[in-house]
Amino acid sequence: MDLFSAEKRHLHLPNAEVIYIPDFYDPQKADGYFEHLISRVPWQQDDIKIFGKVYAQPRLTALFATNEKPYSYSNITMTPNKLTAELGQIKTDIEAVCQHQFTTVLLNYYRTGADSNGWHADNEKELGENPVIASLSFGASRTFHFKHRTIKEEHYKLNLEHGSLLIMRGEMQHFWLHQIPKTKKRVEARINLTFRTL
Ligand SMILES: O=C(O)CCC(=O)C(=O)O
Ligand SMILES: [Fe+2]
Repeated sequence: MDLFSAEKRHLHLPNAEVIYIPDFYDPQKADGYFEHLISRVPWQQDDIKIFGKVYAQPRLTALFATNEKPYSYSNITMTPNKLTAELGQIKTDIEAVCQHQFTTVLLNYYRTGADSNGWHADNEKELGENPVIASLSFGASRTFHFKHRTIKEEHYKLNLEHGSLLIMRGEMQHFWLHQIPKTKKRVEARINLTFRTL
């Protein structure tokens, strides 16, 4: 059976609701946001600590929010910038589709195929019990991997395209892990925005 339902948007998965909308923004609109974000966001590269060793995070990040609440993950605490007009417009567009209000957006900038985001769940306490996470992609396509923590046959790949929106909700962050692996293929820059509620 097809992983997607008839409308090719809802994925049928145990313990998760995943929705993929490939054409959330048309290519021209997505190009405009991509260029704007690349040049205007104050990108930073933080150090992360894994088993006591310190590494430079393999991508650049930034945080924006409608409130002052910091966001902490992997021993990093990020203080939000004030939401810009452009990010506010994107947030409004996404809220209309998700029927959910977001406060915070974490941005990831994958400069080349060597940049990545390791296996994790977005399960920080401050996100609440079953968080709605809306993930918008601009620029080069990268492969999103997700796997169930205990049902070994349940593992999938999804190509996240320019202007696409991926929505994760329900119990997903309890039962599943996700990652953006490194790739040896030549890939151009990609920006990802994950909207969250803190
Ligand atoms: O870049 C992506 O598509 C995923 C980002 C992600 O999982 C995160 O920021 O928590
Ligand atoms: Fe994530």
